[in-house]
Amino acid sequence: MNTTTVALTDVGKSYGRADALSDVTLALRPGITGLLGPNGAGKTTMLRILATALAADRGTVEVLGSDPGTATGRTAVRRRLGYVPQETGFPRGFTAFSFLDYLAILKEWSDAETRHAEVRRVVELVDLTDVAPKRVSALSGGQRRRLVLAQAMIGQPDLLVLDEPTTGLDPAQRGRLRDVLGRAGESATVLISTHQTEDVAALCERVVVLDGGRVLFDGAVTDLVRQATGRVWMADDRHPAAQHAWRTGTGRVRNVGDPPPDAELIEPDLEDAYLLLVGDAAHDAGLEAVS
Ligand SMILES: Nc1ncnc2c1ncn2[C@@H]1O[C@H](COP(=O)(O)OP(=O)(O)OP(=O)(O)O)[C@@H](O)[C@H]1O
Repeated sequence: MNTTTVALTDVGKSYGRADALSDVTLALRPGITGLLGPNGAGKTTMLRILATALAADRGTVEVLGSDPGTATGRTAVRRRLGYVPQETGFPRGFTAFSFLDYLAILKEWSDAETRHAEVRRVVELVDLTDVAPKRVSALSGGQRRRLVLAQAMIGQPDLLVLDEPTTGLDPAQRGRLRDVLGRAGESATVLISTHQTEDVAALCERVVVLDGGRVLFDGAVTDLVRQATGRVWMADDRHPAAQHAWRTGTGRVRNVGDPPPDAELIEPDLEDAYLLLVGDAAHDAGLEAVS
């Protein structure tokens, strides 16, 4: 289980003069890795490179033993890949079932009987059996999102690249999805980009934080959370030294930052740790800019 399945070395990608990714070095293994980062951090760019939808400008990329920089490498990767892009369109007129069946044909499932059985399996996996005969245009936003996830699960791929897969899902469906992904992560390499720190805390052993196209953190979720120990406290009001503060449902204020000596410290969670990591990095960058 400890074999590296995906390796990025000094990977860079620019759009015009702007660097979306700079010197990204990362190795993934089977299991679930969460990818966090602010808007514009480079998460989608990185996922698109891994999913062979975009070529890196610099560095080396190895995915499941193949080089996506070559045509044969891309084909080899695509045969073993499930990908949920950030945004998707749907061809007109398809039902949920026929859309998945069409995708399965593109994924080289030529025998109709086994293909239909596989489509029924992934439909059930994402709890869409009841609406499978409906047109995609008649599905809700969350149901469409699950349909996109279903197509990624066809054939139980060795690599799942998921760009914000839980966006728009209700809590029960998110819970179900966590179960599905948890099972997939027992054998496959799963990389999930999300803004939901609670999904990462619930699902992932490992987390990568990108910011400004660079890796800010790569390690165990518990290690990132530990970095925030002693930096989260409750008070009746927001404290001037807090980087972030918000009034919670209890009426008291959760402060995240550098606490005063008499602060009522509480256990941090992943969201606190993430906010501090990104906030501290922005602060350090500001100091560098003025020095
Ligand atoms: N096709 C493009 N053309 C020009 N610039 C782009 C393009 N795609 C992304 N960028 C820029 O590259 C940077 C990284 O974008 P990317 O979409 O990878 O970030 P992200 O972390 O996925 O953001 P978000 O959380 O908002 O989805 C941003 O500055 C973005 O404006």
